[in-house]
Amino acid sequence: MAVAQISASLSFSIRDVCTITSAPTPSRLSLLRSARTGTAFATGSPLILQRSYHQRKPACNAMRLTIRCEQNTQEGNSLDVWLGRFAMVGFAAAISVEIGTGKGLLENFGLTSPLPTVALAVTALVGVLTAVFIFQSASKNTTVPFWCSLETQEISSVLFISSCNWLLRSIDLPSYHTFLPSIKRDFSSRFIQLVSLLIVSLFMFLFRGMGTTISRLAKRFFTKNEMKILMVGLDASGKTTILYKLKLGATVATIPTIGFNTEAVEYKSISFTIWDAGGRDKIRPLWRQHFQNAQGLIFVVDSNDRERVAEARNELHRILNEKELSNVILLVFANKQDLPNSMPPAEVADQLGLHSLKHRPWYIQSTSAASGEGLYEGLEWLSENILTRQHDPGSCIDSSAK
Ligand SMILES: Nc1nc2c(ncn2[C@@H]2O[C@H](COP(=O)(O)OP(=O)(O)OP(=O)(O)O)[C@@H](O)[C@H]2O)c(=O)[nH]1
Ligand SMILES: [Mg+2]
Repeated sequence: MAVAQISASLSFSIRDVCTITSAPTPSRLSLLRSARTGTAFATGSPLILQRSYHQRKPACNAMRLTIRCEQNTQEGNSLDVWLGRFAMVGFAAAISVEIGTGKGLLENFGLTSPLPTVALAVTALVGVLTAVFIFQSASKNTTVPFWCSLETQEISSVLFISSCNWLLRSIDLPSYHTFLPSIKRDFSSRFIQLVSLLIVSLFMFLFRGMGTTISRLAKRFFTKNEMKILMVGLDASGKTTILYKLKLGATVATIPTIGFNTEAVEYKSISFTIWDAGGRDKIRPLWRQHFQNAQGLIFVVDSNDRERVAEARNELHRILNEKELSNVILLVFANKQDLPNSMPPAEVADQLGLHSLKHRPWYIQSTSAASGEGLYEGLEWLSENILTRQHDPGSCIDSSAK
């Protein structure tokens, strides 16, 4: 049934293709954040199998700012760095005043004798907020809500120290003075300030460091990373078979693709939006319609087709020279390995001139779309390396022939 539907959905007209390709390109963010299922054929075609489209609210509508959690000396002129510096100075000044006067900030504003329960509630609230601010903003180079900025962390830390003092004074713990009988009351309050300052500093250091790690782990395990992958190659190399093997786990009967198919393929915590573009020579110029925002390129080669491997090489190098693909990583599927006369992946790598690629992470994976062998290994490599690059854009990974 699925086979029949897909075959049917693949047979649409050139007019339909033109309708798709001339459609306005969604913005970078909305594209990346969108999840599509179904085959994206022209609207109105009676041959559409299924199309569901979910797009989150564009980022420009959301109330979010990009905040750096560490001071960045390289961009010393930007406003937020200066605000951060002022906040740092304010933080140091507030602490100095606290220690110098022996009074908490709140006390300096005349709030001297609160009810113990009020002081406790305020301290607890400020403490929790401080922890949330520090923790939330821990992720470097990540978009965080504006209320988690470095400035709010520092201000809330000062308030936390102050309210700790306020609380201790308002409670006036007898045990506290019994515990430190030799320390004068005045000195002991400074002692408390120093200790609470130390605790908050430690907390900030620990959690701002740990938060980065934890938020990355959380992102990896609990959030779906979305990646746009473009899959191209000569006609009949097996792209559509690969796409639906990944999507449905089944081998489907295909016909030559005129235009493209796109499917969201879930693997681990990643949603790959794979664009399978038809490989016939007349429609290869349409590949460039899908270059934008691609994070990875899968180039599929029919390892059994020795006669056309030179053509495949030319096509590969041609698109790798495209400016829009200058940063994408390259995964080559040496497909149809189940056929007895197929070239081994190392030979395919040589024939394609992969070793001559400079500054381009690449990997060749032997696959058989017919059996599904090697396909997920390829996705694994893509995901690992795209994630690595996202976290460390300057990183270069080993390229190899398998
Ligand atoms: N034996 C074998 N046949 C395969 C394999 N992958 C694909 N094929 C066959 O190769 C033929 C072409 O497969 P498609 O998936 O349509 O190729 P394509 O790259 O999408 O071709 P275009 O859409 O024209 O670009 C089909 O008959 C597939 O069954 C494979 O791993 N092994
Ligand atoms: Mg196809």
